[in-house]
Amino acid sequence: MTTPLLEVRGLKTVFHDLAGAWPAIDGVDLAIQPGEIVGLVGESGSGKSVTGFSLVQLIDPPGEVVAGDVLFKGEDLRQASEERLRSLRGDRIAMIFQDPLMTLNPVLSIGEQMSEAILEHRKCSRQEALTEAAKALSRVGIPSPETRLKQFPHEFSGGMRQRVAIATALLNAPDLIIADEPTTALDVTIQSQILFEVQKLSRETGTAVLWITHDLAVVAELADRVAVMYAGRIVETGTVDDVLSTPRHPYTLGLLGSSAATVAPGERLKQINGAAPSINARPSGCPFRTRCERALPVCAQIDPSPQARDDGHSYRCHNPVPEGIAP
Ligand SMILES: Nc1ncnc2c1ncn2[C@@H]1O[C@H](COP(=O)(O)OP(=O)(O)OP(=O)(O)O)[C@@H](O)[C@H]1O
Repeated sequence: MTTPLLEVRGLKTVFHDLAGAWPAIDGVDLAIQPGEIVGLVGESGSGKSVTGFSLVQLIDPPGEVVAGDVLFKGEDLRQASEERLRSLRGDRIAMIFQDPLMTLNPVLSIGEQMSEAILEHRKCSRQEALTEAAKALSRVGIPSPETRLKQFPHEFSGGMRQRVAIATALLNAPDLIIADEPTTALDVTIQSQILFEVQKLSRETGTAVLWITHDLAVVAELADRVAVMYAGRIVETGTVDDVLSTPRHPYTLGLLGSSAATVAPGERLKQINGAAPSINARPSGCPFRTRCERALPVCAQIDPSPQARDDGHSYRCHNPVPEGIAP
């Protein structure tokens, strides 16, 4: 196996309030290989966004990253200066958010902001930067890119705006893109097109992707590997094929059973019992046990450690789903 592009060990981020410091994520381990697309999936509140922001050290008070290592090409980002982090973000590491206006400046034309993003990190003329920007727009399927460069974000539809944000993120051929639910607000056809383009660009440029989503259908369509998150930790990880065809954690099985994309037509969707615990009310032992149909007495006592198979499929569960149970 090659050296991971990103290696995360024991990452812990808390939010402080008057009553204490509550871990939103607690001991996240994750590795992403160069060029790999990893889907980070889980219900709302499981800690996906906090993970994404913690990786690039963008957690603001009352939040705080309190433990763990984030090694990007061997460099520990937790120790990096603000200046170094700023230069990495937007160059080697790009972020795409659900709301493209978090990436795009509403008062600058698309051409101005895309060329600016290039010129900040590369020595070339403004005209060369604009030509590069037009190429990037056509790569994400935006017609008449030269005309589009003169327009402002509000002149684009939601789907087109997200494509512009993605094209901007890809401008400097980053090593890693962290995408936080960027297609959730889009209709399914546009979402599918964008997933296809991201996958194509990743294959062409060798860019690795961490794609945050609550939607297993997106993971199935896009990712090579999946990390399933529950209550602030990764509870199961492996290749998309392994995890979706042979889920071992009852939470993953529950997610599969509640997803229209993975349940056979005509079969009923089954919601997971109860709701995810808030960060200040997580149960002892395995945090999923209060919702788990397979829970044993030991689950209340001991938090299960990850069990890893040789093929990299790993899960944290005292009573895993037997292999061969169809989702
Ligand atoms: N600024 C904050 N202050 C206090 N708690 C926070 C803050 N931001 C996030 N949290 C808590 O951290 C936990 C994880 O939140 P996070 O946004 O990472 O979840 P998520 O899995 O991305 O969910 P969603 O899909 O809804 O975005 C949640 O319980 C949330 O309430």
